[in-house]
This record gives sequence, C-alpha cells and structure tokens, in this order.
Amino acid sequence: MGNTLTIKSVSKFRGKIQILQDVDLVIAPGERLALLGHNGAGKSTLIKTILGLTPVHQGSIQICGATPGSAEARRTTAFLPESVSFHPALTGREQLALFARLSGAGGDVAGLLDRVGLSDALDRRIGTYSKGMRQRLGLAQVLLGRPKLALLDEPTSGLDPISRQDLYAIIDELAAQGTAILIASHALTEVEARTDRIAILRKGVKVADNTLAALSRAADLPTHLRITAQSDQIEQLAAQIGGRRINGAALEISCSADQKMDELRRIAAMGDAIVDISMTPPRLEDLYRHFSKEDSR
Ligand SMILES: Nc1ncnc2c1ncn2[C@@H]1O[C@H](COP(=O)(O)OP(=O)(O)OP(=O)(O)O)[C@@H](O)[C@H]1O
Repeated sequence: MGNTLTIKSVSKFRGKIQILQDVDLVIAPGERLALLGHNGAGKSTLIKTILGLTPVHQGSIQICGATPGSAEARRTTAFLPESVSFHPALTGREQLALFARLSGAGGDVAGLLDRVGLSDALDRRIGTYSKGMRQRLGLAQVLLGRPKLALLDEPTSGLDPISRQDLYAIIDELAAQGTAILIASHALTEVEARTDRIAILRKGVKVADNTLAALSRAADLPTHLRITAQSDQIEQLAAQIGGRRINGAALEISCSADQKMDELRRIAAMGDAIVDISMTPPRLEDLYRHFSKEDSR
C-alpha cells in the first residue's frame, strides 16, 4: 500500500528567509510519526503547508494522491491545533453536530463525545469547558471524519496526566484503523513511548528520520551502567572497574552499544561483590539533543 502522506523536497520562504529546506517525509497508513524541533524549527509551517493553508514554494506534497487544500485532501485530513477554539455559546453536542453536518460526515455525535470522555458535559456550553475539555472536543472532531491523515499540533499541551493517556489511547485506536498520524510535540518522554518513528527538524532542515532504535544506533550515544557493590568492597571494585562514584556503594560507567555485553560480562564475573546492575540506554532526550545540535550533520 502507498504512503498516506508524501512530502518531496519541500522548500518554503517567508520573504527572503527560508523556513523549510528540501524536506522529504512520508507517513504510511497506520503509522504514528513524531515531528520534533526547537521553537521556530518549522513544524507548524510544515503542518500548514500539508493543510494547504500556506503555499509550497518548491517540491510537492500529496495526501493519498491529492494536492493540499483540494476538496479530496480536505476530506481525508483532520487537524487538531495546539489551542482549539470553538463557539463558546454552543454546547459540545451542538458544535460537533454542526461539524458533522458541515463536513457531510454524519456520525454518532453522542457516542464520539462519550469516547473522548465528555459524556457528562455534552449539553454544557463550550464557554464553560476547561482547556483539556476543549482539547477533547477537538479530538472528537478529528475522529468524526474517519480521516486518513491526522495532524496533531502539541495535542497534549495543557492536559493532565490521565487525559494525556486517554488521548494517546484514542490516537492508537485511530492508527489501528489505518489513519496516518503526525504529532508535532515538545513532550519527548510521551512521544518516545507512543510513536513509531521520529523526525527532527532543525532550522527548517530535516536532520533525523527513523525509528528510535535506528536513531540510537546512528547516534552511537553511550549506555550508562550503574553498579551497586557490597559496601565493604566498593574501594576494590572502583579500582578494578573505574567509572564515577555515585554515592557510598555505587559506580557509574558509560559504554557504547557495542561494548555493553562485554562490560556486563566483566562486571558479572566479579561475583558476590556486585549487589545490583542497572542499565540506562540513550533516551529520546539524548538523541534529540544530539541531532538538534549545529554540527549533527
Ligand atoms: N506568518 C509568518 N510570517 C513570517 N514568519 C513566520 C510566520 N510564521 C512562522 N514564521 C517563521 O517561520 C519559522 C518557523 O516557525 P514555525 O511556527 O513553523 O516553528 P515551530 O517549529 O512550529 O515552532 P514552535 O515549536 O515554537 O511552535 C520561524 O522562524 C517563524 O518566525
């Protein structure tokens, strides 16, 4: 099956300033892609070009073969902005029913509101909703059209931890139904666990695009091993193993992914002197820092 979203060599300028430079990106049906980047890296601009709200100056974008902004692309694409705004005088039910009518999508409005946890508030005016409730209503709107592509800009900003989990559960359902999902985010820990692939923009240039495991291999960042010793043996172990003393009875050493098993064998061979070993592989935060820095390419 072809990709839902295909972005080829897209460049975009604002006046003389280049905002996006030769960006290639694809998302397959059912795939969840995290789009990361510092403030001003070009994430929102890329989303706006996919939506057809701002023109592409070079290159091309296709959504299931359709051009951004065309009737077909609009029918297949859903967008959740960072701060959703609705008519404050309408109730959640009225607002969603209005969207359903406008889009011609129809659908079970009350069922969708229940799905996003708004069943208690469906007949309350949106003006009385909290930010998290408005975000949930926005998500119901995304679900309404059964989109092939969902673009979510900072979907969890301002949400409490449970609401975040609920939101990702709904995103997972969407993906399981075949929707291609792009999540622009600064919440690295969340997207680390809940997406399939990571793309990083730096000053409008895509500097990374792969699975977490592949990015880890490419960056070759160290894994940290923390070794806890019997308290009366720490001095002797420190002399043998080296590394950094953490507190009275622990040492920390760093090694590359290739060296990790050799190090573990070396430490395990020290027998009863070792009480515990814990291992911390590079996290998305480390990879993000690595790929976002100026000399990463
Ligand atoms: N309407 C506009 N006119 C001029 N420049 C703009 C406009 N919108 C965005 N820019 C510029 O384009 C660049 C990319 O901005 P964009 O909003 O796409 O970044 P972002 O990665 O979404 O940032 P953030 O994480 O802060 O939301 C920035 O330098 C920004 O100043």
